[in-house]
Amino acid sequence: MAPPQEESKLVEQPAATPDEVDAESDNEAPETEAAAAGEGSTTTKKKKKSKKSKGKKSAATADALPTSVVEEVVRNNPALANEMQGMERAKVEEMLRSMKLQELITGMATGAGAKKDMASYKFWATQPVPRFDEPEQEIPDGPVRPNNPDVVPTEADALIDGFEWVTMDLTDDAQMTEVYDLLTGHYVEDQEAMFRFNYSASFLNWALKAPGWLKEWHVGVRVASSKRLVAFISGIPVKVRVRENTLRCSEINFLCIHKKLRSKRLTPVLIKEITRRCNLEKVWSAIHTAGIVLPKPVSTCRYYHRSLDWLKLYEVGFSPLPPNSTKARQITRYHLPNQTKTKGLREMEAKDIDAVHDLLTRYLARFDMAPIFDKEEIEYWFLHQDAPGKERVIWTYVVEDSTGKVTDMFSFYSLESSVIGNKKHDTIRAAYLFYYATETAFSKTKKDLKVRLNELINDALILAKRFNFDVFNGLTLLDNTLFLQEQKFGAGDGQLHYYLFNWRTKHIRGGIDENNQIDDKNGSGIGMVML
Ligand SMILES: CCCCCCCCCCCCCC(=O)SCCNC(=O)CCNC(=O)[C@H](O)C(C)(C)COP(=O)(O)OP(=O)(O)OC[C@H]1O[C@@H](n2cnc3c(N)ncnc32)[C@H](O)[C@@H]1OP(=O)(O)O
Repeated sequence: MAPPQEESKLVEQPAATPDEVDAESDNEAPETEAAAAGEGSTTTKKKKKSKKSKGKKSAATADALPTSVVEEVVRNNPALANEMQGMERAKVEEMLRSMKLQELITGMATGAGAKKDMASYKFWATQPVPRFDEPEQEIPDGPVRPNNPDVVPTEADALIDGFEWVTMDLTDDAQMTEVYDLLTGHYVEDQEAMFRFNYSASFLNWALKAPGWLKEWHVGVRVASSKRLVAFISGIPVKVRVRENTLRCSEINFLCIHKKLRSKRLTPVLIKEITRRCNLEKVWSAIHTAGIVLPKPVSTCRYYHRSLDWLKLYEVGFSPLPPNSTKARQITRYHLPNQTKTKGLREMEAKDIDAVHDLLTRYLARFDMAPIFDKEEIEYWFLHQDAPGKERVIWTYVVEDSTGKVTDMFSFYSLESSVIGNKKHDTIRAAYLFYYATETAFSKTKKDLKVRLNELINDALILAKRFNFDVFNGLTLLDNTLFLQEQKFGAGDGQLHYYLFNWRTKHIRGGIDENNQIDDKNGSGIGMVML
């Protein structure tokens, strides 16, 4: 059992000054555990790693608890980790045995020792989010806090000395590059800091300027003297259906703080500011995801990865070599043909917008939580527009039958990860499964749906391989549980928790069972893919 080092070894040092942050090279990562007072608070007593951790293939099995799983347990259960400090090993093991692995991994453990302690979430305990200790079934769906336009402050809270707020103008390439640089150096890494998401500038452009986007929801913090960008948070407007309610809300993403400014309570200040800016637009709820457990996930999905270039993934430490296999066997296992098989498959064109809108809308209606796209959004999110010199982000395919009707569609987007400190490779090119839909869901049985989805996703894999992706990633959402195993996706060590801000609804299935395995019987209620 690895002791929860990070919590117990926290040393308080003086806060970094704006000058020190400026002096740092971007890629140095000395995290100061400083006691600073960004939100007017005093000391950070604990450090919870805050990562929407990109999944990595896990060799974990349910009967042994490998180090990565133990670390995940500790990371996601700070209250439990605190309790385990100083406990005898036998006692810790006994306690863990009494809890479900899935609950431990997702931080949802409810055993005596693991009971989620709202008080340990100094900031989140004050926010309009469901509490861990409230009864699931008894409270009807609705806002946690009544909306009150009269109390929305017109000014942002003050930042600590030396820093200032900025509204980023992402129509200006120079400012987009600043956001890109901040994220490239400081955004989400995996637990072992081997990989870091590397959202391309074209990706950010796509993700942050969706229809209806507002400049005011691209919020930054600069060092006042040098104007260097050191923190960022963003929102885009979205319509999300949660069970029978449709919410006009914001999708919050790309929260990032320079590594030298971590653990100084700047996150709550950023969240309060984006909340204020959303409220000014009469938007009172939000959706976001994270790899860490906060009060309180509405759902939890697991990452799965399908190797396309197994050898490269092995060489960068992404995929393990199973003990009973060889490199050659692994390469053969993941080999794909060159040609797709589905008759009528072709790239989506502008003329397909109406048909894709209609098909996807009906398909997403089958899930408990899903976006509601209008036609403009279908065009924006799915139709690739060639822009010379810009990296391509989205690939969408449709299947047209002999009568000219669009019967199926699928899409994937490109998101590279930087490989940290590997001599041979510096990036992994990952394709992420985005939305898909098929008429088979409406007219045939679940077995037929499974067959059809396997055909479609197999073609998606072939295409992704053709476009030189190294890996194809997906989560246990939509109907993915019907094909992940058959298409040779391997379980990752990453979880993605879904959160609703100022909206309460009972838990939604995330496609995994209590053993953290694919729940192909019940599937997932999540129909929302977050970037
Ligand atoms: C109506 C409209 C509402 C709009 C708002 C809706 C809510 C939006 C919410 C945001 C959605 C973002 C979606 C994405 O982009 S998820 C991606 C998050 N980004 C990264 O992981 C990038 C790398 N990491 C960092 O930049 C920093 O480590 C971050 C910024 C994550 C934390 O920096 P730091 O480590 O220096 O922490 P602190 O001292 O400033 O602050 C500590 C407090 O912050 C709470 N914390 C930590 N991580 C997260 C997290 N990922 N979501 C929400 N809260 C988080 C933490 O529990 C603690 O509160 P409490 O435990 O005491 O209570």
